[in-house]
Amino acid sequence: MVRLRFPKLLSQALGHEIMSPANDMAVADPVISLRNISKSFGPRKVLDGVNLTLSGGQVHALLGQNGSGKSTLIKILSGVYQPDDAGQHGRMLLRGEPVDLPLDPNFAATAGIAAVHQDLPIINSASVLENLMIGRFETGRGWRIDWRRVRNDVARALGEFGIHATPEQLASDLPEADRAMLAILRGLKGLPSDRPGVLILDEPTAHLPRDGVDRVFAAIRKVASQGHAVVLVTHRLDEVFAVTDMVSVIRDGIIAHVAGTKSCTERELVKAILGFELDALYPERQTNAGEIVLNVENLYGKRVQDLSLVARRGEVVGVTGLIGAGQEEIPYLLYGARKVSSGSVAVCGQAFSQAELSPAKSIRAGMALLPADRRNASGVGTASVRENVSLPILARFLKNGILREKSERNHVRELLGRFEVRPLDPELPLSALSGGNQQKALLAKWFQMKPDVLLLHEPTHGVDVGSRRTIFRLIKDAADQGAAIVLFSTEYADLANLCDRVVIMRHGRKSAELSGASLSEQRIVALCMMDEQGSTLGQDEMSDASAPAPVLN
Ligand SMILES: Nc1ncnc2c1ncn2[C@@H]1O[C@H](COP(=O)(O)OP(=O)(O)OP(=O)(O)O)[C@@H](O)[C@H]1O
Repeated sequence: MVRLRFPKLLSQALGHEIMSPANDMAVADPVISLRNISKSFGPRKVLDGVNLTLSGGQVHALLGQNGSGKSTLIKILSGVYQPDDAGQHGRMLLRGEPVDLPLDPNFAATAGIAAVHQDLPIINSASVLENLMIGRFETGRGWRIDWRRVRNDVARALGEFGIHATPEQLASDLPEADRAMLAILRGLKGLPSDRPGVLILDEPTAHLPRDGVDRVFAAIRKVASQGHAVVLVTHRLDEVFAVTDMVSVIRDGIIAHVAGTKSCTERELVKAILGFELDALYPERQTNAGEIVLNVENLYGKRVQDLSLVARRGEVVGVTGLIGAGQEEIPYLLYGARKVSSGSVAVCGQAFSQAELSPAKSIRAGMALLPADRRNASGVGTASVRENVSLPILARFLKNGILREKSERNHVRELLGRFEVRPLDPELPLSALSGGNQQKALLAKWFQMKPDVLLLHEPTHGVDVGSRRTIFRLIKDAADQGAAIVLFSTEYADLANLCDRVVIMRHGRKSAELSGASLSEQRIVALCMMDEQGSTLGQDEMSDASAPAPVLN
């Protein structure tokens, strides 16, 4: 496994130093100690006497399967949820002093506990400046706000954090990755300057390509080096080894494993998370490529330029790139969900010109899309899991215009079981599932249609290591049954291990295509990171990115 991903290479590319975990740094006293914290939702006890100590100067990974209670614990820590029996059993010490539970969210914020929750707390209709400063404006004489100073401060912070936006820009206009960065920046700005605080990041990198991830890591190390405690919730074990000092694993409602990161192996952590050893993560694949079912010709979008791409039955084709390279726009262009300026897309021989593309036509032609933004584009949080999952195939359960609810329920239950969705209760609102379980339910929704072309945008973001293995097997099975899978992902190891070919995007254009022996994680990284002059960072033998897309095999 790659520990700190190509630190020199990334440092050069990002223009700043990536710091390693600072185990040798003097660690301050505990900033927060939680003792005997429990939490139930109805009859379900999610946390059952959890103890957790967070020390200043340390980055503490909080790990666990989907639905194990990580978000619930940090919501208690930031005053969003009340623990059971608050004040009777559960206790919390903040900088050595006991504080009352349940925590008042305002108290948590002013006491220096800054949380960035999974469902990014960004107001899309507000400006970047407002998002960063709401509730934090300082007034001078005559209750005036020094707008010029605020604007300059915000512009500087955006620049330092690599967010390509002006303070006045609407948050809704920012790409997903920049909105994620903005949420993290707001969290950082909530930390006190005069005493150790706590920064809680719940899967902050789930929306980010690797170059964004490394910017976040640099910020995390900086915050810890200033004496704050940082909690990082993640499903990516490479991130745990790259940036954290301590690890706690929640399983079956308790902290099942606590250790210094340096003393852990990946295998031990996987076992602590799942409760059992995991065999190979990636399935063996034997590709049997058939006829072309997706044919994209000279496609232009807002960012994407002149993209041509084919996918055959039985193939898994990867598409990747850094932030802003254009790959994040492609699935929505192909599906007809975003405006195509010119070009054509053919699905199973049915060609659509730029004006004809639409999601309804794509579905009818045999194409399905799992979007990355599950909260806004993928599902309806207030509808039940059953309603969400059965929506595209509802007609199957209609008889003489009447819905056969029992069949529908049985079908959804069986499907959710196969996709390991927990709790296995089709009647729960989608929003009551943990983030990773929502993702699995929505994957089930699209896989069940057995489309000819399946576009998957970051399908494993937010899912635990056991479920990732399941999803990889489902991808393989779908390809074996004759679907063409196009995997839009920034998980380079997944792309290298699952795909037959990987297309690399740079500056909106296809810059290279890897296949066969040339397809490896390192080569994907090197091609993504290729500098402006066309030389790769550490991979001098690679071809020029500005030349027509080379096929390297
Ligand atoms: N508001 C709620 N109402 C009902 N159940 C809830 C609520 N919030 C969380 N749960 C349940 O509590 C359990 C723990 O959820 P939580 O979001 O804490 O898990 P998690 O470890 O963060 O998972 P993930 O890795 O998927 O984000 C899940 O089974 C979830 O369905």
